[in-house]
Amino acid sequence: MSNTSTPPAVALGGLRKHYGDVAAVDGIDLEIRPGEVVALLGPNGAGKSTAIDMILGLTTPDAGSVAVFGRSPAEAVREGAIGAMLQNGTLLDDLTVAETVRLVASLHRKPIPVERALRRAGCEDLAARRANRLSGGQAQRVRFAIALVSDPALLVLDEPTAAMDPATRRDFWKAMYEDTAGGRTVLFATHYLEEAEEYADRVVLMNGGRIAADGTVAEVRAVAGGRTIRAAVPGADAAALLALPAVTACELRDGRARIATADSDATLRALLAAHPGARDIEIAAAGLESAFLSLISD
Ligand SMILES: Nc1ncnc2c1ncn2[C@@H]1O[C@H](COP(=O)(O)OP(=O)(O)OP(=O)(O)O)[C@@H](O)[C@H]1O
Repeated sequence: MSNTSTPPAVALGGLRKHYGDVAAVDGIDLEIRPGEVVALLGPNGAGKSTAIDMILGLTTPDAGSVAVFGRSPAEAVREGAIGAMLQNGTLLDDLTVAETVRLVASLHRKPIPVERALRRAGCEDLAARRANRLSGGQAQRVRFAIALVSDPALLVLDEPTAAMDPATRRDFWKAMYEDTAGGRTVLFATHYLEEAEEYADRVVLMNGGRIAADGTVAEVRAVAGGRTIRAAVPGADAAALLALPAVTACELRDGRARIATADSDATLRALLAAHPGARDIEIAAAGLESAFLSLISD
């Protein structure tokens, strides 16, 4: 539970990072409260990894601020407050899994026992295996053990399940779920809306270096599972359309309405009752991106 004396787990203010003329992160503000599990969604190149790298202190912002539990990323990392699992985190080929996790543990002040980290990450059976003998999914689980061993208050995971088959992915999330029941804060990037829906309290969508939408899973599910109704609605006004049942967003241009709805049947009945003159009606399943975009246009 957060109160005014507890700093946010993550606070980003006006954060920017440009690479040449690419605005990788183009001014984002985000506050994550302690204990929240937040999914960072977005298409390739949206800026998720760049934002994560700045939270971890691996990349210096061009502008803006980053605080992790009220401290700089470097301080938070030094204190073991952040555990990270990156897309291509290198594992040392010559060390076994247990040796690798032990090495990382030795760098931290208050590590949990190596065996416990391995167990929580579901890779006890890999303890004696050398890193160069691991499959992609196994290597990800070892990276998870490494992220857990400092017992961090914040876990940051960049596409943790990218190399995992569906069964491994399920096991991974089960382990995560059990682990975060203790109140750990988690920020994870993913391309899978299902993962976000199932495991996150909150979903943040990035697009083109900006936050395009930020909402609870329920809000996102309502919109992402919804439809778009397009119709010519003579004499309509946007506020009245927005007030129709199940409508989540509405745009009105030249008498043509684009209405995002969580229940197109209910919306359409009410629309026709209120506007018998509505015509040229089209109903389409809202794609994820348009669903998210309609969420913020609200
Ligand atoms: N080191 C770099 N040098 C130049 N451009 C970069 C660098 N890192 C990222 N970019 C560019 O910044 C933009 C954002 O990239 P980023 O990796 O943050 O996106 P992402 O949302 O994590 O994508 P993905 O889902 O593919 O991992 C992209 O256009 C990328 O090409």
